[in-house]
Amino acid sequence: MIKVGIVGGTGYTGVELLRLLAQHPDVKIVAITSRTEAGLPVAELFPSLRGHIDLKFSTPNDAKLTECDAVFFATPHGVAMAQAKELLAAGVKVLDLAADFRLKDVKEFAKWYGMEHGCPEILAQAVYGLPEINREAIKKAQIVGLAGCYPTSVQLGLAPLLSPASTGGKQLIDGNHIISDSKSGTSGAGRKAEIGTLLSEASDNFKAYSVKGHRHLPEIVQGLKAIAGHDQIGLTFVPHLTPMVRGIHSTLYVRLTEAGMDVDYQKLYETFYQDEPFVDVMPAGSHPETRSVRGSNGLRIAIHRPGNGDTLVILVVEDNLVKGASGQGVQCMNLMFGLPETTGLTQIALSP
Ligand SMILES: NC(=O)C1=CN([C@@H]2O[C@H](COP(=O)(O)OP(=O)(O)OC[C@H]3O[C@@H](n4cnc5c(N)ncnc54)[C@H](OP(=O)(O)O)[C@@H]3O)[C@@H](O)[C@H]2O)C=CC1
Ligand SMILES: CC(=O)N[C@@H](CCC(=O)OP(=O)(O)O)C(=O)O
Repeated sequence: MIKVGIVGGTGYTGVELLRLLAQHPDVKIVAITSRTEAGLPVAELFPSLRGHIDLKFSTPNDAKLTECDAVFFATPHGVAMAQAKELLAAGVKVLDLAADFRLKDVKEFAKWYGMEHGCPEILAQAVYGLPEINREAIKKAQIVGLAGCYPTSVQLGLAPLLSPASTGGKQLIDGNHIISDSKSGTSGAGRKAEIGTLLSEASDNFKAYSVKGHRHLPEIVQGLKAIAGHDQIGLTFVPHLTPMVRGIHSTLYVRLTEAGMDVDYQKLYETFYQDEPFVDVMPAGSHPETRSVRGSNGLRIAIHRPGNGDTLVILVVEDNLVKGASGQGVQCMNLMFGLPETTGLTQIALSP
């Protein structure tokens, strides 16, 4: 059994990790931390876990994390980077759900996250946690910076159009003018109290935010450049807050080049994702719904080409807490421990 510790067990991604890992056949959860709820039985805070988890929360100091085989950080940015060195030295595999190990450029990290990077040498060995793009590197990694929620939907939505393995090296789209119009449910903002996610603020309401620049922009651009193998990527990314709890819906707009006008995009996407257990390319003309992935690690994609013109519209849905966070974490953990990638992740979505 893999002994797992979770730092930040009281947040939304933390409790989602508990839900998934409690049913994982090869995992024993041995430590769950909370600074605010230390001593409290986990199932008292989360009755959904009664009968499944009989541990109590412990403080991050009391938790014997160096005795774990794997530790997940479901914490705000900056927490994992302060503890990663000690854990790695003890032979523990580290999976960070925050952004400490996503951006490879420490100056970019400081600019977008407002703090200096605490361990650039560990950042250099960290692998980006997006299995459909980076599977072989994740298998060998000791530390993984899991892809962000919006970045997962945008990168997987665009990868077949940019990856040379898919395009045969042709520039099918104008990479300098990509638009991502993305919407998230309120759980994306976490469980902490914030005015913007109060019921009376977020329900019966809809708005864009961070149009000037969201911290996922540099992460997505870094990822798209790596997928494309060149730097000619320009992205307009506009996130929105929707009055739902779970789910991300990204509508991606790309302009086709001359070389891209005669391609069968449905076939291109189906071929690219044919062996991927968690990516569903829906029949042409589909309109994927967020609830079709709610509670599951699946990501669904549909491709549209209105009027058979030069604009391709790609629709992507995922559950931000599963494929956008904790499910992706379990998927990466499976790879890091040589398990079948789908272990513990075969839940069907809750619909309705
Ligand atoms: N929500 C989402 O959809 C997604 C979130 N993420 C990322 O995952 C991380 C967790 O997100 P989420 O679960 O939503 O956040 P929450 O705000 O819901 O939870 C944060 C957790 O971290 C703990 N925590 C806070 N500060 C510290 C600290 N200094 N040391 C140790 N523990 C701490 C809190 O527990 P306590 O205060 O009791 O110690 C709490 O359990 C964030 O970095 C987020 O950006 C990534 C993808 C998607
Ligand atoms: C709705 C909402 O507020 N979503 C969050 C993004 C989700 C998140 O937690 O960000 P990381 O993936 O970088 O960890 C936001 O826009 O800040």
